[in-house]
Amino acid sequence: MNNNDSYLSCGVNIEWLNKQGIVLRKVTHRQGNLRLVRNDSKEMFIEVSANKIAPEKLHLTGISVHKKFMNEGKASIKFQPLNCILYLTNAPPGQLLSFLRTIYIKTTSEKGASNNRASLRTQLLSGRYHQYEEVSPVTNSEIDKARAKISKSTETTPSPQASKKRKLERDSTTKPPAAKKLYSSSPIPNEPLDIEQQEVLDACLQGQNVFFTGSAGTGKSYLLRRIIGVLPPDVTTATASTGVAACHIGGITLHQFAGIGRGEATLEQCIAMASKSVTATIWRRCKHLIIDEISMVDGEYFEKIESVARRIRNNEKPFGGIQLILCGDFFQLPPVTKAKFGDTKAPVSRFCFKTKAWEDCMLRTFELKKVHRQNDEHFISILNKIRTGVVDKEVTNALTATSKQKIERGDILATRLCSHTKDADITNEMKLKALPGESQVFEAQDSVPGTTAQLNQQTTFPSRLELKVGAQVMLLKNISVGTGLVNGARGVIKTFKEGLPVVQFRNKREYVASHEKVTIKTAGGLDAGLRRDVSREGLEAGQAYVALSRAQSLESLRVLDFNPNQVWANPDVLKFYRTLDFMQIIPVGPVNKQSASKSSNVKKGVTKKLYDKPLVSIS
Ligand SMILES: Nc1ncnc2c1ncn2[C@@H]1O[C@H](COP(=O)(O)OP(=O)(O)OP(=O)(O)O)[C@@H](O)[C@H]1O
Ligand SMILES: [Mg+2]
Repeated sequence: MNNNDSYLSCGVNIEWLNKQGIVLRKVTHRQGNLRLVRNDSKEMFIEVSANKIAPEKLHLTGISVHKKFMNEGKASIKFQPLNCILYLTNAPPGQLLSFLRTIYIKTTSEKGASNNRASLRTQLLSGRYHQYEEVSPVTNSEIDKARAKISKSTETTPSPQASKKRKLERDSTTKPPAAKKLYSSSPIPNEPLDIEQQEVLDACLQGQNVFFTGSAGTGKSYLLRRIIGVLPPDVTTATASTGVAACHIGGITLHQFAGIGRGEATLEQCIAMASKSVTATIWRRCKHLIIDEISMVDGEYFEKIESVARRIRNNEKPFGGIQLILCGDFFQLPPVTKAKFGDTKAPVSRFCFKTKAWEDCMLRTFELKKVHRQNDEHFISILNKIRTGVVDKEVTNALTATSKQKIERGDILATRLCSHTKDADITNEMKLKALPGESQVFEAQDSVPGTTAQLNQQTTFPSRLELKVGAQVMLLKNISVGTGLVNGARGVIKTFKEGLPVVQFRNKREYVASHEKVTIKTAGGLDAGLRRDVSREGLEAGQAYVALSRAQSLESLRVLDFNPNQVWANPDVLKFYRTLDFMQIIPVGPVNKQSASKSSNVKKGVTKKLYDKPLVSIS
């Protein structure tokens, strides 16, 4: 943590109240600067300054912090002794989190340490009582002290109800108390960025139009969440081409944002649709547009929204002057284009890098090279070859050799990756039926009637879940990163306790899965399968790569009936990446020639193969 954690720039409102709660005085700054400072007596203050106004210092004692909407850049701090409330708005969520965490750690670790304070005599003698200096960066020992205080304070169990609740929490390793939110369950990652990631972040902060790519697991989505965390929320829109990807970065789908449906209408009609007041306001307000999984955005749609942006914003710059931050890997999944009613031919989709709009945006392009998902260099090199459609002896041998591997551990079976959601559903249903015992059904309760279909589409959490003892399940939410209860962790249901499933995970931990509140932005729950949403037309280029790159090592992977034709890269994508000078690794000329030249034949064969047999299992 560095000293920037003591600064914050955002919208500021301060209200001083009387005892009856009536506002006596109020100041509002659209853009205020906050700084954490100490006086000579080591007392800590928030110093609020804004243009042409004398700084205001608020003593950080007797405070309560309201941080429920921290991820939307909002929080408030109540100063009990001053009878005043400080409202923070439009703060970059990552910086707000760091700022509040610094306050929390500093105030918690110091509570009761009154011997820090200089005596009144020393204060008077020093003659520097009114000098303030910035607080020092948080130290590890302060973090430890604050942590120790949290656990101590949560161990006291005053009422029988509270003690029952705590027991359940201990048994189930459920949510940490609210204070811990500042440490662990933030959707904004806090690990240091690698050099390449940092370079991208800097370019984004300089306001450049950016496209960053990289193979699977290089931390693209991770970096995107960091970027979102440093941009002002009210003028930043985080989107992704699919609902699930949007959910992972806490955003919405590009379609929801753009307000032109599937973009199939004429440009004039699309402009008319986007001119409706709510959509037009959103378009006009946006200054930074983020799109994850850009490879799945259809080129024609991309061009439409670019034109719509210019017209609605009345600005002829590309995208009407909005800063674009695009991220994705075109070697992974291509655009999904649904056939129109009455079409006899397969729908044609175009990658958005082939459009004029893409060219006009003059995107500064970066490639992330450091793979964070896997450590094994041999496996990484095999994956990189597969990504570009290269299937040489090394690849074939390595993948074929995995077919006899035993990757199951204990009761937890390997996850079979299916090319289509429907196949995953069928497999899950069959496996569940084969288990003895009664099923337990869990139905989701949707707060807004009529949104079930949308919630189903946009989250990985099903509205109805049928489970049995012995069912294989997957955690779809980070519960506790430290104990391995993370999104993607797999387990098996051991029993049902008070109607709730008790799941044993690979690390042998048992966890009672209780009800989770899921909003479209932050989701949670359990599922028994792996979903992937591509058209049923056949296997797409890159799909084998996507499946294989989910595995963490060759040892945790089993590929049955490996067929080199299942691996192919789209020739347009190869051509595009060759024009980006960082991709010298791509050989000149079509790779996996057979696939590229006879793609239609190969596609049929591959499709059949995958319906017959699972391609990949991972543990
Ligand atoms: N700088 C980093 N430090 C530590 N872990 C990181 C870092 N960057 C990424 N990771 C971790 O690496 C893993 C892969 O990251 P992420 O899912 O963002 O990759 P991706 O490039 O989006 O992959 P894909 O192309 O499959 O979507 C995640 O578990 C993430 O937490
Ligand atoms: Mg990603």
